[in-house]
Amino acid sequence: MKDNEQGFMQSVGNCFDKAAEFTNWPPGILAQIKACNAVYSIKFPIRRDNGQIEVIEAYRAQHSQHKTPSKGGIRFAAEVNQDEVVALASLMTYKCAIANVPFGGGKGGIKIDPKRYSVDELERITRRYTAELVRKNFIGPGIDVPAPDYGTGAREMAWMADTYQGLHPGEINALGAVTGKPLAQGGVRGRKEATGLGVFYGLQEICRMPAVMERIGLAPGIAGKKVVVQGLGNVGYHAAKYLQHAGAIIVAIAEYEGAIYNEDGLDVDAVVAHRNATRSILSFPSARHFHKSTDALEYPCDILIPAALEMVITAGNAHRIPAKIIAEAANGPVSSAADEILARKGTLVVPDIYLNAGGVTVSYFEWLKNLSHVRYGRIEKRFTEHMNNRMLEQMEELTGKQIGTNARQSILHGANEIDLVYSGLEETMIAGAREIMDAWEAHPAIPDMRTAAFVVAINKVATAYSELGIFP
Ligand SMILES: NC(=O)C1=CN([C@@H]2O[C@H](COP(=O)(O)OP(=O)(O)OC[C@H]3O[C@@H](n4cnc5c(N)ncnc54)[C@H](OP(=O)(O)O)[C@@H]3O)[C@@H](O)[C@H]2O)C=CC1
Ligand SMILES: O=C(O)CCC(=O)C(=O)O
Repeated sequence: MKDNEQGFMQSVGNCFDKAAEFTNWPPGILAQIKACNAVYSIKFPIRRDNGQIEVIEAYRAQHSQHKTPSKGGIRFAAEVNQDEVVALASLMTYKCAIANVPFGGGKGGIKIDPKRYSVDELERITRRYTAELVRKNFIGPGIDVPAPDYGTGAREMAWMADTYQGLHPGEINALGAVTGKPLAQGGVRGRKEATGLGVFYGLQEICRMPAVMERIGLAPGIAGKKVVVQGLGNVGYHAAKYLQHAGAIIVAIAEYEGAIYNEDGLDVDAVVAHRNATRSILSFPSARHFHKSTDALEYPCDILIPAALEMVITAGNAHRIPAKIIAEAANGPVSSAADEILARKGTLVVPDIYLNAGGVTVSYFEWLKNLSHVRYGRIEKRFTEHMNNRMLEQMEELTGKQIGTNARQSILHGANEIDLVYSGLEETMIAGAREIMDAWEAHPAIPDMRTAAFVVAINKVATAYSELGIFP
């Protein structure tokens, strides 16, 4: 936390309470939605490469189980603590509801700076953590399904899935216990870029809405928009790359070590290659360099994308942020106090519980693939192509004209896995934006898009709880 505000968990709670006032659910149902159902707090030893024993602190929170499994990523970061994991798990509940994926909300975290550990040590930590989750029934394809988050990726998910499988010999759906796995370990095409691509689809849809764009004083469309990105990890990199491809100008990129700025645009892939080669973005050619990374949040731009950690925009700096749109690629980057300042300024904050739902959406597709044991498109691809071919032949015969090679190829094409994953992701992001904007329009007193998104989520989760009743 960067000022005297309340912490992250309280900030999420404030957002919930603000939205709850725009719903008609009884206080008991609202209290059940807001509460975190279960948290497993673990300490376990690992042996470091030098032979010393270190005790590791870790968590897994299951915020809701109105739909099972609970779902959410595993974070490796030095700042991990129980409140953070619980707050992140609660965001997963609302996110899954908005994205219409049939999961409760979960999140896990291991309190380590992964850069301080060797690959072997990280593997031992990840496998032991997974075994601890198994021991307490906190993981399983129908119980709780982890995925990548900050500081983790496909490699860690492969270790988790392998550990789970090893401890459940013969469990046919074991691969569905973890998503975000490498392709060869039961992953799905498109999961790696899913969150960043979802951020792009979401922004594209919002920028297509004439009334919204007029209200914030921007021309419709992505092309030509000036964008600042904080955090060039998995989510930030992919969001920046797709936006750049659609014609946006990435004017600044901020990382731990500082920020770089070029009004004419930075080539995202070139910046990543430079950082990989030099371990810093700071000496990137033809850019101005700034050592204070957080200043980048205040650079002039149309769209600011915080894609690192929570609570970076607070009451302390919100009034200095010039962006017209703040696109929450990270979880919780804008505090509830900052929300109020930004709403008064007319800044559109596109909330995390909608905008970064691409990851869990494609995780859902991966989970379905693991349960169905078949790659998307495998069954129908050739059949579609043969049908399309027969139709083309008929058209050519009837018209006496030949269709050109490129048009023929694209009409013939039967969908493969990546086509279907991208299509499902785009549909989810478009539908989510429209549902939230409709809720906002229906209640003009709703102050901001986050509150509208929470209203949508609360209504869905409350409907599930009230229909389920209470056991016993
Ligand atoms: N991965 C996913 O599918 C999803 C992730 N998210 C959220 O997106 C955010 C980013 O996650 P993800 O991209 O996966 O994580 P990564 O670990 O891949 O990337 C995070 C990046 O942010 C950088 N960073 C950290 N702190 C700062 C800072 N103070 N200023 C600038 N840059 C910083 C890191 O730098 P360095 O390289 O030096 O460590 C790293 O490059 C998190 O909030 C996460 O919860 C949300 C939905 C799904
Ligand atoms: O893919 C998932 O299941 C969860 C991703 C995640 O942790 C998040 O959306 O914050």
